Amino acid sequence: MDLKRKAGEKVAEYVEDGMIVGLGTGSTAYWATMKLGELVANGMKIKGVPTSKSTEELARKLGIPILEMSEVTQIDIAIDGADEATADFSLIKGGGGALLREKMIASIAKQFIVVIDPSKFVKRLGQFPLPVEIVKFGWELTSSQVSSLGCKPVLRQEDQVPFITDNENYIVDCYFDSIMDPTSMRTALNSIPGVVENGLFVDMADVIIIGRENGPAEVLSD
Ligand SMILES: O=C(CO)[C@H](O)[C@H](O)COP(=O)(O)O
Repeated sequence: MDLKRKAGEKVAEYVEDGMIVGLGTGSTAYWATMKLGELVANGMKIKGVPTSKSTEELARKLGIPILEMSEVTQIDIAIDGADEATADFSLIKGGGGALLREKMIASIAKQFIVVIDPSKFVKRLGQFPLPVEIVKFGWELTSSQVSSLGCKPVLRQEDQVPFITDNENYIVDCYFDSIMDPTSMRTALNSIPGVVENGLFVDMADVIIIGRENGPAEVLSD
């Protein structure tokens, strides 16, 4: 079985009747949403809060009842993928461009569960370019201020035009050699005017599920 699928489907075991569930974005979280759709079709009563327009579309197709962000103050379980994760549960997210909504939803979750394949589990963050969401206004200046933190930011493009997030912002993908101190970097990035949010998720994940080649998915708990 595909290892993203193995991790994504495993997480459904944590979801119980009556829960409000944060529905993640990306090709691993996809499998979690698909499995939840199956459970809903079999009678489970949950409500989903999607982290992106694409996930909302998928959830609606699957018949998962949707709650708007404005309708919730707490989420029982947020499920999402990651681009990198370390043994101390720090993450880089935002490869799919949904990092702002993902972080908002994870921040109000009683439990945040991350689903990855083994290639994402790394010793140190920063091989994957760190996505940083910035406002369009004066983006060149914001990007240059971001670069002063020791990276090379590249404006994300899609079909040869700048990629636009669900929140109508840009993303710069920031190439670091490595990120030695994710906590300070997270704070430094967010203190730049024009930065909306960055893809460093520190002290947020409670469980990491890794789809392993041989045997069942591995579950790490913080
Ligand atoms: O943060 C994300 C989207 O913004 C995704 O969770 C991350 O990019 C991982 O995606 P995938 O499971 O497709 O590898």
